[in-house]
Amino acid sequence: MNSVADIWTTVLQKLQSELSETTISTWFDELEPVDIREFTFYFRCPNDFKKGYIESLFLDNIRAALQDIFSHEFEVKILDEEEYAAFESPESAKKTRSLFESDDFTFETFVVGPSNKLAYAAARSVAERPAANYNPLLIYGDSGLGKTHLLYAIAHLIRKNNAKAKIAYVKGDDFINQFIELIRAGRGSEFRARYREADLLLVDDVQFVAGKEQVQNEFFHTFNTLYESGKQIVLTSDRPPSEMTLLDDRLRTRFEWGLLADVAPPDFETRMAIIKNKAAMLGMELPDSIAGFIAEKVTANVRQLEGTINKILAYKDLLGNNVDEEAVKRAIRDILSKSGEIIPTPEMIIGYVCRFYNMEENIIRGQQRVKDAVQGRQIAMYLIRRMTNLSLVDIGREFGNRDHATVKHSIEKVEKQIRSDPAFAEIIKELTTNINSKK
Ligand SMILES: Nc1ncnc2c1ncn2[C@@H]1O[C@H](COP(=O)(O)OP(=O)(O)OP(=O)(O)O)[C@@H](O)[C@H]1O
Repeated sequence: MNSVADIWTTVLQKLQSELSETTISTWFDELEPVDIREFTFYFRCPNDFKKGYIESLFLDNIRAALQDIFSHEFEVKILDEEEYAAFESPESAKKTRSLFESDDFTFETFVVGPSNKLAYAAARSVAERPAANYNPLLIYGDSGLGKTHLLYAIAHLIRKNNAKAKIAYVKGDDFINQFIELIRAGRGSEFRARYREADLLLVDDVQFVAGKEQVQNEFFHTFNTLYESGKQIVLTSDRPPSEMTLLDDRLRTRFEWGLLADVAPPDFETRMAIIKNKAAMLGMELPDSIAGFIAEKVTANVRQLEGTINKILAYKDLLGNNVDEEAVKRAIRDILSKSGEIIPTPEMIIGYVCRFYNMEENIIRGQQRVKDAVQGRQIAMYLIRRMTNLSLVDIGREFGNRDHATVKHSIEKVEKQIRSDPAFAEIIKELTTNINSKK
């Protein structure tokens, strides 16, 4: 038993005592053993859905089987196509090609609602007429709301219309790492060519370049070269440029030259549509009552909605369950307890803001006009609006039945201060991060 393929066959034999034959053939058929390095077993899985499914359900089984065979602990890593390309050839420029060719992240699979319609329309316009209207396009918003999906959709359509288009996709932190690596190795011109000769530059999570002087300088020149030669640039970030406190001013102004489009958490109807769409894509029909139940409970982002549906499918498949409310509740609980994944509720957000200002909840919810209470209340209203989808009227109800105009005014005040006061913007960012990461 030498090759990784042989070892994998043995692992599969062991798994047969715990998992049904159907489960194994359904979920492991696209899993290809690649290599074992330093007690990590690497697989390749071109199907992102199956990859996620295996990662959430079967990693422990695989690790245990490996431990059994080798009497040693193993890590298991499943590579998607992009990671596999990097694994095989770390500097492969073809890294992300398969993603753009995938039909999973296109405009057709993106559900449009009030929370993302501007970003969607702008992304479509950019893909149909690159560099004609909005250059750069910057899409910003919290995690899991479809920013990367829209980037891929742009690349997908541009590639479809022009098979020869040179598309450069990079994550902000990879841009930094590649810059450091290649400059240090004396291969700066290779790095520059990679980005400055692109027809379309897509930078995901561009906020990471902020605060790194040399990287910002490099990015500035890349931006100018592309912009001046009429090439489209699309950026995503977790916040608008006005809130990137460490960003170089000359980059900030450039980021704001084109169009800024935000994505917010989807409202109830959009969540329903996303749930039904995702379920249909997986060949599962969900009754309205169940879809509605999920849409009511899982409000923060689309990644959580997807996770919930994947779990439900897993229960159905593994336990032969009907999809009833109990199974759904369990799926939601699982998603909530997964590290870093939470659904903020108004209570939770108010709790965080109270802790930050060191004040009692009844003060923030009540009528007091002292400065901290007023500001804390306004911030809490702003965060609830941004993170939960409650309507202005619902938010008013949380704060002693204030009317919707008062809530709207409070939220606008916070938005204005975020734009004019970097330190304040930083506080809001920190509160958001803390709430999102359950700290
Ligand atoms: N409106 C939508 N319609 C359909 N699927 C969506 C929508 N929004 C998000 N998704 C799906 O949710 C998942 C998370 O989205 P995505 O990776 O694009 O988020 P993101 O905003 O880039 O988050 P992060 O900043 O954490 O990278 C993806 O699988 C994506 O396809």
